[in-house]
Amino acid sequence: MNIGDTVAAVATAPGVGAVSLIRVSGPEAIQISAKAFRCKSGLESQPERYAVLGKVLNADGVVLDEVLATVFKGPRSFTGEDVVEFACHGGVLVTRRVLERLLECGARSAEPGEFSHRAFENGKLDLTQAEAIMDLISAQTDMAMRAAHEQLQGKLGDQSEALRENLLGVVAHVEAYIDFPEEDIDPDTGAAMLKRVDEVQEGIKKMLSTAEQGRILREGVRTVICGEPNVGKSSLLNGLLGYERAIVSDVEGTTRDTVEEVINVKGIPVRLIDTAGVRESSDQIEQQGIVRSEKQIEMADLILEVVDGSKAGKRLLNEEQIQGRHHILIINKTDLGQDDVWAGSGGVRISCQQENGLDGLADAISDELLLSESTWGGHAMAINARHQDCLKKATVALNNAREALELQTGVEFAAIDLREALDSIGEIAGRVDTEEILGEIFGSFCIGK
Ligand SMILES: Nc1nc2c(c(=O)[nH]1)N(C=O)[C@@H](CNc1ccc(C(=O)N[C@@H](CCC(=O)O)C(=O)O)cc1)CN2
Ligand SMILES: Nc1nc2c(ncn2[C@@H]2O[C@H](COP(=O)(O)OP(=O)(O)OP(=O)(O)O)[C@@H](O)[C@H]2O)c(=O)[nH]1
Ligand SMILES: [Mg+2]
Repeated sequence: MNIGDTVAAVATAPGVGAVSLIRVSGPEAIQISAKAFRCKSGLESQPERYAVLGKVLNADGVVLDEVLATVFKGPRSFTGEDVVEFACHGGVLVTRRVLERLLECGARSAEPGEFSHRAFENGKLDLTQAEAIMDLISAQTDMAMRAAHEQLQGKLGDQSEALRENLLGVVAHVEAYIDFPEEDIDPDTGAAMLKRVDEVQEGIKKMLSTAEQGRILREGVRTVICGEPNVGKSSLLNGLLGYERAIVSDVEGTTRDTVEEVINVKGIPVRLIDTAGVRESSDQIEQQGIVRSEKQIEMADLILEVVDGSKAGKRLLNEEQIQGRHHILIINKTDLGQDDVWAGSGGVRISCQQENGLDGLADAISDELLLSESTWGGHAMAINARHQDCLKKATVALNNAREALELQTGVEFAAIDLREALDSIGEIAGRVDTEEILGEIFGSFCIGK
């Protein structure tokens, strides 16, 4: 990324829509845009942040589209640079021609995530906020959206900065001691420093405790629907989704490959995975499907084990296999009135055919996972895997620092460890510049973001 360039890209999703948005950002944004755009008094003299109607013309003066243009003068813009936005008609070809014209006038195509990357470089967003934009775009439930929004407001960045500042005080003391070694650390100061390290570790622990919640909000609860063939697994998937997603038939072994869809259970995204019925099979393709089912059962956060309520059958999974796992037994086909054979086995009774008991199942899922708006709503902050990694590194460094401080012998070592912890915490908001991290985060964005 060369920040001296002026870049342009389509910001809206590819495809046909009423309007497409094209953004131009960089030092030449206004001049380049003015070459392609005609309106009554010229783009340069437009008041900032007001839309103006005009036309985008090609090099021969032929009109490509009638558009609304808006100028944002840096630093008051999303990227902090001069930005011009064009809202053109939302046709695929129209959009492409307008973008091409802007490139012809001197803009360069933006790399994926480059607008957000520029906003970061210009101090408009910290890294947690840039990540929050991605979370917001991919959020599938209101709760995931709320967590992303809190992060976009800077809550996580502020918290990690507060921890860093607290630690900086300790580092300053320790380094002062190293500079003036003839003066012993006064025992009170020593105790105060340890107390501060404790506070920081406590803060880190609190943030780390939101990691599981963060993973679930971002990726959903991995929920495998498993059981013997024909018990109604695919019917259950369809029933929970509310439409016919997977093929249902009375032929055993209908589902071969796994089928995944996300539903919303009380604000929590639940990633349902329908699998092939598990049985002895000589069919090679079915066997491959069964291997996949078994893998999915191993990886799942939650197992929904379905049995046919009309048949006294055995369960697919034994006690050992569900030991320590989130697991719900589902007795299906209760409409056939023969589920007495499953009396005393517990579980949730449903009929996919009659669409009975599905609400009760949703309750059972949220009870099993202790997920409810009331337990989650209060602290919508939820860290991601990268933040978790930084905080774990900081914890290790702080444990080492604490040991060195307690012994009073290795104050120099304590200083090194404290610096390391400081850097790890700083990585969260992007205070420590590492190109590698930036590349990884912004590279996963879409073009135009
Ligand atoms: N048309 C349009 N809509 C959009 C965006 C955009 O870039 N363009 N956004 C892109 O993601 C989001 C909005 N995010 C934005 C964030 C900051 C600024 C901005 O101009 N900030 C200035 C001024 C702040 C103010 O007026 O209070 C600044 O930070 O200095 C603009 C959009 C969603 N909607
Ligand atoms: N009576 C009754 N039949 C059901 C119910 N749920 C599913 N069925 C029927 O049971 C048969 C098997 O349903 P599927 O959903 O395809 O079963 P499956 O477990 O996905 O089967 P495989 O993919 O082959 O492992 C179909 O004929 C369904 O119509 C139910 O609640 N009551
Ligand atoms: Mg099936």
